[in-house]
Amino acid sequence: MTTDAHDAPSTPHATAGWPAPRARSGVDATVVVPASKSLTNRYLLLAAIADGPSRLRKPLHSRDSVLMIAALRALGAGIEEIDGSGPYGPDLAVTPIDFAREAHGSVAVDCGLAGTVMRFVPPLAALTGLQAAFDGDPHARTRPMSPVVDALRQLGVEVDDDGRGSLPFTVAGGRLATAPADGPARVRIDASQSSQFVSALLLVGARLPGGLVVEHVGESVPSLDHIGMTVEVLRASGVDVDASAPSSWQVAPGAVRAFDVEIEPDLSNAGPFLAAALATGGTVRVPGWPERTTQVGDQWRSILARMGAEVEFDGGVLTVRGTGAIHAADLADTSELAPTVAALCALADGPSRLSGIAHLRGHETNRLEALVAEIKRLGGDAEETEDGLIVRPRPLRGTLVRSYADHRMATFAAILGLAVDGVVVEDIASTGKTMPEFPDLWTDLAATAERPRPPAEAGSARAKGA
Ligand SMILES: O=C(O)C1=C[C@@H](OP(=O)(O)O)[C@@H](O)[C@H](O)C1
Ligand SMILES: C=C(OP(=O)(O)O)C(=O)O
Repeated sequence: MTTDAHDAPSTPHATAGWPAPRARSGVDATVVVPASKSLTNRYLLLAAIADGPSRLRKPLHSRDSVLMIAALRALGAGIEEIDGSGPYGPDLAVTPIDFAREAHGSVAVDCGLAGTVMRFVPPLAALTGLQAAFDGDPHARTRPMSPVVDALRQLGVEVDDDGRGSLPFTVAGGRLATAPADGPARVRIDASQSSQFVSALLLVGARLPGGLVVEHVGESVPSLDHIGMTVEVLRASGVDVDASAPSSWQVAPGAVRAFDVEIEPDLSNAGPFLAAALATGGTVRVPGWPERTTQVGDQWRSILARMGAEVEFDGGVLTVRGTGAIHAADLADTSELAPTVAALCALADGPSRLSGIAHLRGHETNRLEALVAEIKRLGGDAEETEDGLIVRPRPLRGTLVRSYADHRMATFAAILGLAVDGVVVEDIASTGKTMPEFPDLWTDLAATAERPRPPAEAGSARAKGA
C-alpha cells in the first residue's frame, strides 16, 4: 500500500540521498557498536532521581540521549561530560534533582522523535512541581501518548493537552514526590500500543511516597523485553519491584540507589551489521556482547541462526558468518528488530511472515506501511497483515529508498544496498537518533568486502577493542 504520505520526503530537513555502499563479496569486519539507547536513557533518568551522584560509563551519545539530557537538566538534574573510556565519547556524571527544594516556574521539553523522552519524562516532571511543556518533531505529534496522560490524571496531576491525548501537552502542576499517601498509588492503563507506557510509570514509582501499582487493561503488551529491562535496572538500583502477576507491576516506595555503571552496546543497532554477514556471505564480529542481557537484540543469536547464519559466542564476541543462504522465516515479537529482519526477508529463499508487531504502526513512522512501500519501490513484494508483514522475495533493483525520518528505515535500506546495485538512502542522517556513527561504520564495513586479503587475515571496521 503506497500512500501520499509515503511519497513525501521524510522530514523538512532530510539530507540528500546517500548512495549505499555495495559489497560484491563477503564483508569481514569487527564492529564496535555504540551504547544502548534504551539503557542509556533509563540510567540517565534513574540517576536524576537517585539518592546521590551517579556515573554512566561508555554511554550513548546520539540525538535521543542528547534530548534526554536536555530534558533532565531542565527539570533540575546536573549532567556533565567527563573523561571516558568509550570509543564514541565521554562518560556522564549526573547530580540528581533536589526534590526537597521548592520548584517553581515552567520549562520546555523537546522530545524530538524519542519515545523514551516523550513517555518517560512527563511522569518525572510531575514529581517536581514544575510546569513542563512537551513537544517534538512533526511525526512525534502522531505517536500514541494518551496512556501516559491518562495515568498522570489518575494520579491527580493536571495535564493540558487540549483533548488531543498526544503531543504537544503541558504537565501543569502536581508534585507527586511529596504528595501524602497511605498506600500505593494505582493506575490502570492500556499499554497495548507501547511497552514504554508501563516503563515510564515504573521508573518513577519508587519516588511516590506510597509507591505505585500499574495495571494494564487491553490487548497484550508489546516489547515485553523492554519492561523486563526497566524492572532489572530498577532492582539493580535497590528498588523493590513485584512483577509476578500478569499485566500488573508494583513498585515499593524507597530510595533509588546512586550507581556507577558501564552501558552495554546497543544490540538492536548491532543488527544491521550482523545482517550484513548474511546479505554478503561474509563474517561480522561484535565485541562486548554481554553474557546476560535484557536487550531484545540478544535475539539476533537465534534469529540469524534460523535464517541460515553460523552464530558463535565466545569470549564476549558474537560472530555471525553468512553461509550464502538466507532462509525465509516465520518470526513473532521481533519488536524494534523487525525492519532489519524485513531487509533480510526481502533477500531470502522464500516468503517470510513477521507477526506480533502491530504496534510498529506507532513507532518513528508507521513501520509496517513504510516497509511494504519501500520493499515494493525496490521491486519486491510485501503486504501488511493485521499484526505484521508478509515479505515475498523478488529480484530487487536500485532506487531512492525513503526513510520517513526513521533510523531503522534508513538502516533497512543500507542492508539492501549491500546486495542490490544503485540503492540510495534518503536522509541517512536520521540514523543520528541512536547511532550518529552509522554512515562511517557502514562505509568501513562495506570496504572490507572489496579489500583482497589472505584467508587468515581478519578485516576490521573501527576494530577498537577487538
Ligand atoms: O523502552 C524502550 O527503551 C523501548 C521500548 C520499545 O518500544 P515499544 O514498546 O513502543 O515497541 C522499543 O521498540 C523502543 O525502541 C525502545
Ligand atoms: C521504536 C524505537 O524508538 P523509540 O524509543 O523512539 O520508541 C526504535 O528505536 O526502534
